[in-house]
Amino acid sequence: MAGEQHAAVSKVPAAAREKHAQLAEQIEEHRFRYYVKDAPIVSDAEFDRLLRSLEALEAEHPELRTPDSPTQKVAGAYATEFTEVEHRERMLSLDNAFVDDELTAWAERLAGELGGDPKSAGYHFLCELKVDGLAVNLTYERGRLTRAATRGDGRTGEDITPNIRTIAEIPHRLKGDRIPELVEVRGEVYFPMEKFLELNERLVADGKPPFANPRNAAAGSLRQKDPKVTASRPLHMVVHGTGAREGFAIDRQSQAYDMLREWGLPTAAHATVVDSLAAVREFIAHYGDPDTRRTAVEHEIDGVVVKLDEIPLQGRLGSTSRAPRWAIAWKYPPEEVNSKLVDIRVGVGRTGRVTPYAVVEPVTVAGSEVEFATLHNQDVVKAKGVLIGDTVVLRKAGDVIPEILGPVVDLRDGGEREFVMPAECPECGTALQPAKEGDVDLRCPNARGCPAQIRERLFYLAGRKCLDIENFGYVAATALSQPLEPEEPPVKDEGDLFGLSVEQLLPIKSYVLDPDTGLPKRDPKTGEEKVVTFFANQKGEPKKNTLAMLENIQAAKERPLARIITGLSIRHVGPVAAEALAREFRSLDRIRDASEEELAAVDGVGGTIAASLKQWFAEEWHQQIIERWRAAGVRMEEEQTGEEGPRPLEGVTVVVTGTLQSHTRDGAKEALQGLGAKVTGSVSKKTGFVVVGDNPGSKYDKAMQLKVPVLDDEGFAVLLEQGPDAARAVAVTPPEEE
Ligand SMILES: NC(=O)c1ccc[n+]([C@@H]2O[C@H](COP(=O)([O-])OP(=O)(O)OC[C@H]3O[C@@H](n4cnc5c(N)ncnc54)[C@H](O)[C@@H]3O)[C@@H](O)[C@H]2O)c1
Ligand SMILES: [Zn+2]
Repeated sequence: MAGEQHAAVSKVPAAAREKHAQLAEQIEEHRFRYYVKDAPIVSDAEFDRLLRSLEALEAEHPELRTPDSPTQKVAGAYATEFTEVEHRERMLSLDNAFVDDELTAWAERLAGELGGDPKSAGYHFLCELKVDGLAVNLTYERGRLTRAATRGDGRTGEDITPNIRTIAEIPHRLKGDRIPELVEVRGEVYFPMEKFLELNERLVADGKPPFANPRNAAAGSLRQKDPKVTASRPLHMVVHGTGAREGFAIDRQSQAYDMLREWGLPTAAHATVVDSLAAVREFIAHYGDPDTRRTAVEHEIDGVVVKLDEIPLQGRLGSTSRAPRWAIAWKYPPEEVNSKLVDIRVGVGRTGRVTPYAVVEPVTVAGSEVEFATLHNQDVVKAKGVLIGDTVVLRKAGDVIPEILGPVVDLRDGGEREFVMPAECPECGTALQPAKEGDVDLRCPNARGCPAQIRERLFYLAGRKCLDIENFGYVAATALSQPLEPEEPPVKDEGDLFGLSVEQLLPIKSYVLDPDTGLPKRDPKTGEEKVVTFFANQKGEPKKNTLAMLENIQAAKERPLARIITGLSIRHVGPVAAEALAREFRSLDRIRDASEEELAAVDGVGGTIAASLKQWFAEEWHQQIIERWRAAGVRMEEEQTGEEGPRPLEGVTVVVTGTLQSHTRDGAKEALQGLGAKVTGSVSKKTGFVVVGDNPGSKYDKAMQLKVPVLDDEGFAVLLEQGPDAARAVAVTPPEEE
């Protein structure tokens, strides 16, 4: 047999044979790094591509598909530090579907074998989430956990019993009175995303290499020689199947889940039985939405697993050497890619806050090209353990700003360097300082003269939340506040806005700045910085958009008072606080003249905002902005706050509990509702946030238990001013379980 095979292989062209050998070797190397070292150097997507190339090559030359090809084996190996364990029943991998055709082909094969589609032949699909963790096998004998092992090569895994015992939600003894003689329980151990930064921070502080992503952290935490280390990590498990079984019978996989749950095992929560491929597609589409996942799923997923629910029929279909024929894994487009961290720079925001951001080699992820990722502040850079020059894992889920998870330490060559937070503002050179002592964030204190701050404030003022001036975007804000020509900018501060004339605009030449970085964009051909005459056409006449913009500026004087207040970029005064102030005082002068106590007493305002208002009005040049706006005819007061503000919290459910410093209970409720949030009284998995004041009581515990993000007063302010994503980043997450 082996001889025949060899003869067959030698008929394949040498080039194809060589390519095959090369790919196979690469794949085995990546598998070793992934399964044994818990430190892959390529992304899963890249790895999957390699495997697919190998499969394609074998489809062309079937002789190359020998039993020892990586395509024919359950991926994985075991390290010598662990004792080997034989699984009673083999642990398999899954076939993948990346496009709908592959899913359809699988369903058609099933229909062929089973005599028709689910409805006509009487079978069901079980849809589950594909947990991105590492596969483990738990053996329970007469209800006692006697052995736990990694998947290894599918037949032999690594003994990790003491490590598994440290995971709180895995029972050492099964509950109930229908305890089986023997059961192998299969599932996935995962590391929660929201604890990941914390872990890396600790590792970096201890001088140890950080993990590149949570899946590696899960594997690395579980596969520890010393179970005490495992015990210190917040690992969780989701059970998604059984292996060998004795002393009980089940007809349906979904029924097995009910039983596993009854025994006290953490069983897949989102499993759904359906009876058509259309319903499978619906399930896939539903969880393909990153927002659904964020709000409804407690762990990272990389796809959906579709299984034939009827166990006797599963047996009829059987398996290949590496995967069952009765199941398939639908893979979502990857949310994680690897790229090179070219630099870490800092950007200046509208309130002067200076934030580091990552510049990476452009990569496509989740459908868009990414070049920058947020890094929040210098402490976060340190906590992530990334160095400039590192290959990093970049993650982007849906519309969320891309973030760096961690570095690929094994690819370091010594040329990497640490990021140092600059001491001066990159745009105006003023020495940076925290707003108050102890703040992590640094600010450029030059609010009046810093070109970055003026540009950002102007852009915000013209934007959707404030004056909503059409044809006035980032390029216009740049051109007006920092033109290359003429030397004097027409807008030195917001006071100049309503007095702009077309004559002032025509000669302006300016850079086109990138809103993400504040740096000039370059012509892709010449590499030179792009300079535009934004307002005039080639004949030196005003463009149509320019005239429209000027008209829109004038029309914006009539915007509701709340939007005018928001547009002043007073620290902490977002649309909600502005709305509350407008409602209460109905005039900008009355807000200016109110005492700090009076301001603080307003529902939706509170002490921090009151102090900030007082500080803002104390500046002479701020007063001048208001006087010039008044002279131009901008609305300074109003009878009734008519128009509805923006609703950035639409669809978010919030529970408020305990005594808040910044708001009364009703005030908090109003502020939230004003932004479109739903405020409820009880905490459930659907709750987006729990806002917690002093003496919170049981709702706090419930939030911790359900892992709902918890916000304190400060976090609440972030939610109101910056929205749910920013709030999630500052939310408290539950303490680690013992
Ligand atoms: N980056 C790298 O270098 C590298 C190297 C090797 C493998 N990988 C990655 O590992 C994965 C391949 O691993 P694989 O062979 O285990 O295949 P797989 O991840 O595609 O699917 C099989 C596994 O899915 C798991 N699973 C999760 N949820 C499940 C559920 N609800 N029901 C059933 N099973 C579920 C099971 O443990 C099963 O073993 C790919 O994502 C691949 O990209 C990456
Ligand atoms: Zn500055």
